[in-house]
Amino acid sequence: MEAEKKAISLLSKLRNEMQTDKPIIPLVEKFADTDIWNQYLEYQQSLLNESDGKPRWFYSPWLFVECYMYRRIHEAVIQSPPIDDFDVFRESKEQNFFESQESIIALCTHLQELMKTIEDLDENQLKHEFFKLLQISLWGNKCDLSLTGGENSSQKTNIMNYLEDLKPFILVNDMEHLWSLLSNCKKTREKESITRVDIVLDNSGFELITDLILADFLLFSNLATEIHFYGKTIPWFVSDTTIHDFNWLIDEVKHSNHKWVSKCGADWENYVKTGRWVYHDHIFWTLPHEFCAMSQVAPDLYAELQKAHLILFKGDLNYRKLTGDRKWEFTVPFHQALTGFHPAPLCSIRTLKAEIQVGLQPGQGEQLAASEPNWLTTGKYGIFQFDGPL
Ligand SMILES: O=P(O)(O)OC[C@@]1(O)O[C@H](CO)[C@@H](O)[C@@H]1O
Ligand SMILES: [Mn+2]
Repeated sequence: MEAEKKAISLLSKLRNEMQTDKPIIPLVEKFADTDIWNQYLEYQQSLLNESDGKPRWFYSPWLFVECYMYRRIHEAVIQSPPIDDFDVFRESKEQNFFESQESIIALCTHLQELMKTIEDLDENQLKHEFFKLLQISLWGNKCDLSLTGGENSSQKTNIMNYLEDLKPFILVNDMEHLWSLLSNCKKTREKESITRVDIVLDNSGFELITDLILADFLLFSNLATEIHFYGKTIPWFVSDTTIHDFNWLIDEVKHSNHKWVSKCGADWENYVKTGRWVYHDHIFWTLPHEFCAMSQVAPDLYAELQKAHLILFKGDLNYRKLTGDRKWEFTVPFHQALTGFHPAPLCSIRTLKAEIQVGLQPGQGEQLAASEPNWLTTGKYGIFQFDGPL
């Protein structure tokens, strides 16, 4: 109880600092990323003129301040042993998973049926199935909890029935590039060599299920031979996946009462055990830096990503970090907005929840804005945006 009281008082202090637009203060406890955070705060300070004072909640860049808020929430917890490994968002992440059961059953059943017939599919049918699972993973990104402030955002209906209706809402659709890349790898692959797809995960719960379904398909269709996942080391943006969420979800799926769901869980556990699925942790993903800084700030992570044949970046926050969350014109090419971040061919799979979008056709953004003022932030629209040699 003493620890809870301490954490709550630290969180109240944080809330007060936010509400009254206090200066952003350095982190105090010594953790693996503390120095990097405090250096980044100094860097933000250095961008200001003398007369501007200190970086503050209402005036500093949103990407920085928002990341900082989640880091401070974590600080309140780690300063309060013995509850220092408590995940304040755990309950809502688990609830999102349990409330999506119907959709999860439908997806796992679909996957298992596909697995049985995969040998009989021709190229075109295989591509069609690949596109379906990509779109499921895209719309799975609607289900994050940060947009709803932790309120219910589960997937209650069977998403597969809506894919055709949702197609017009895909504003940039580079799925064909992903197919060419992976089907070429498959065709030209030597016997013992590998095709590695890396997935930078976003939300746990229903979205993670859609990502694992896609990852499973990539393996049994031989489009890839190895999948590497990246999650967060601390609770982040409410619903983001940590190693605990990843293991918990696979275990839940494995222990489901439903035959095909539990089969998926058993397969997934096996992929992890045999190293065909590899999960990576890195503090970089919970720093405020944009990805173009990765090769400087986290060269080891950049080198790891360079080993991939394709990297899929799930979600809105990853898109903001890919593009530096800048006020780009809508028509600026994605390649340019990446400002030098090209570890390997990559694709953002994201529903739009933040006021940034690049690589649109001339007039496309303006047209959308005229008919729907909130088009950038509701999660209604989505993209598959690819960058890499064609
Ligand atoms: O990365 P996700 O899970 O798709 O979305 C996260 C996100 O939409 O939540 C915040 C809303 O406050 C945004 O800043 C952020 O981009
Ligand atoms: Mn998220």
